[in-house]
Amino acid sequence: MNAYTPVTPDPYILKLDGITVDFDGFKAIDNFSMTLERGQLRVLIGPNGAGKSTLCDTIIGRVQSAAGTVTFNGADITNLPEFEIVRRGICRKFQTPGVLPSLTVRDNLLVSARRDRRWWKGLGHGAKREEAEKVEALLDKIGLTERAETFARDLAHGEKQWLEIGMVVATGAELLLLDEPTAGMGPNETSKTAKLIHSLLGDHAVLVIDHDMAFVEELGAKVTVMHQGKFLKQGSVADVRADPEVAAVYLGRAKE
Ligand SMILES: Nc1ncnc2c1ncn2[C@@H]1O[C@H](COP(=O)(O)OP(=O)(O)OP(=O)(O)O)[C@@H](O)[C@H]1O
Repeated sequence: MNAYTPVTPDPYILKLDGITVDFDGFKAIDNFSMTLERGQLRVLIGPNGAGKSTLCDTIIGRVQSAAGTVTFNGADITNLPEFEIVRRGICRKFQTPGVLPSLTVRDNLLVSARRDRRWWKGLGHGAKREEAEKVEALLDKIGLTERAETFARDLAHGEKQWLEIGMVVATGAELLLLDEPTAGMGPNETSKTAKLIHSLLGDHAVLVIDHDMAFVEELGAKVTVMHQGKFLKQGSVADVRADPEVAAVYLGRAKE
């Protein structure tokens, strides 16, 4: 492992090169490569078992890759411990909301904001005010200002998901990995989630995993398609929808 390399003018926040993950002889990820530009959105799709979650686990250091490299912000982070990868600025949201049920919405965001590695550097007089302002701005962004004093356990399902997206953002991570952020949501909530994700771009790069093609359409971002652990196609939603190979492996299926 090389020493940490400082930020370079590289346009890519994330580069995956030849990632291979082997579970006792089964290649869940097979020589997979892709890049993601700073501040941009990418949607990763593929049928059940394609390897999407395993790929996120590999990026964040939860699963070790047998071959290939993960480069984040110009530094090789392949197979570093998860806490170190999180410290460098990648945060992952899982399908099930991981909010703290007995804390209020505002306090959930405060807890996450205190994990912001940039914030810890300046624990001076202004820090508390800065932190509070950041949390109020986030409450507004995720549409939960009026629910700030509500216990997280009393939120509706969609609201919990938005709170967790807010918590991921509050950590100050530059790359957000969102695994099925609209799981269990209706069309209105799904649409609101797409708008929320768009509002994060520029300051954050976002990699979304999702099965729901209506949501993928609404996100309108570049799509990368995985199949059997391999890179299959990449392009606009229209490109991948029109691709016969993609249709054969994925788009012919209903939402799973
Ligand atoms: N720890 C593990 N040990 C062995 N095989 C695993 C392990 N984790 C995942 N797999 C297998 O690796 C393959 C990829 O799984 P993964 O969960 O990454 O797919 P996915 O694209 O995220 O699927 P889904 O959309 O259903 O969540 C599957 O065949 C799965 O059974």
